[in-house]
Amino acid sequence: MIAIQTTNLTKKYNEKTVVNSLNLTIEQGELFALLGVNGAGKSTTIKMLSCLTKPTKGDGIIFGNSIVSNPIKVKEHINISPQETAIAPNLTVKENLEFIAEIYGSNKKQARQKAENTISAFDLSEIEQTKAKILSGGWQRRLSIAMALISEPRILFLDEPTLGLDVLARRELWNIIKKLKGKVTVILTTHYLEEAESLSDRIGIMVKGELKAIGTVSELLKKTNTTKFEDAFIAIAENGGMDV
Ligand SMILES: Nc1ncnc2c1ncn2[C@@H]1O[C@H](COP(=O)(O)OP(=O)(O)OP(=O)(O)O)[C@@H](O)[C@H]1O
Repeated sequence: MIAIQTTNLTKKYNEKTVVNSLNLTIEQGELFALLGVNGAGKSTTIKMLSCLTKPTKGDGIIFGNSIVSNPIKVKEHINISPQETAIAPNLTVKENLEFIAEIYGSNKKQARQKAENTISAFDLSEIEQTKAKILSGGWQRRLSIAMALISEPRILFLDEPTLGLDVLARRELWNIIKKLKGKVTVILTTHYLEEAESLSDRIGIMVKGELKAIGTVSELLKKTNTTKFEDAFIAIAENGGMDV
């Protein structure tokens, strides 16, 4: 089943085209990484697909619903853990989870139950009574992903989930993301190539707003005649004229 299909998805800011005619199909349960250098258009793509900004042209269909004409329906299927975390700093971890569950329609009792289930699934028990503002970056990001999953989305957007985290915190988050594979469709952006390599089923590489290459790691290596993914990425990012 197709989770996401975009047709000529385009975003212009003033006269500048920052995402140019993106045509992309992502299957349900797939973990898809969107890569590209700074300013390539990854975050803008995610913002359009998660209905935070409207496309200038084209469309994206999410489980049969258009992001242009039916964003309310689309939002029932998706959630996002953004670059800037959406955590309430003065609430504890548990309170943050309960708060989000209530926003998504749970009553107090259901919210408490959902928070407890999430705390156990994400190994958050040692920090459940800690105020979010004093959590380390790794714990904050873990909480942010847990909060995004409380609405049980079919698609989760993760915008640079391990930015600025140390190696151990990153690996812990990778394990959490790996557990989602096959269950939730995950669209991930990252600058850490080894992260994309380790986690994703397929990778798309954007260059100046265009999707220049797409495939599994081995397909991209083959396409660029390289043996290391970093070399494949550089070949595609520098040689913007490669065909998809
Ligand atoms: N609200 C906005 N108004 C004007 N220009 C914008 C806006 N948001 C993004 N841009 C521009 O669009 C281009 C693509 O930005 P975007 O954030 O999508 O790239 P990115 O690939 O996510 O980059 P990064 O890796 O740095 O996060 C950039 O040139 C950026 O300056």
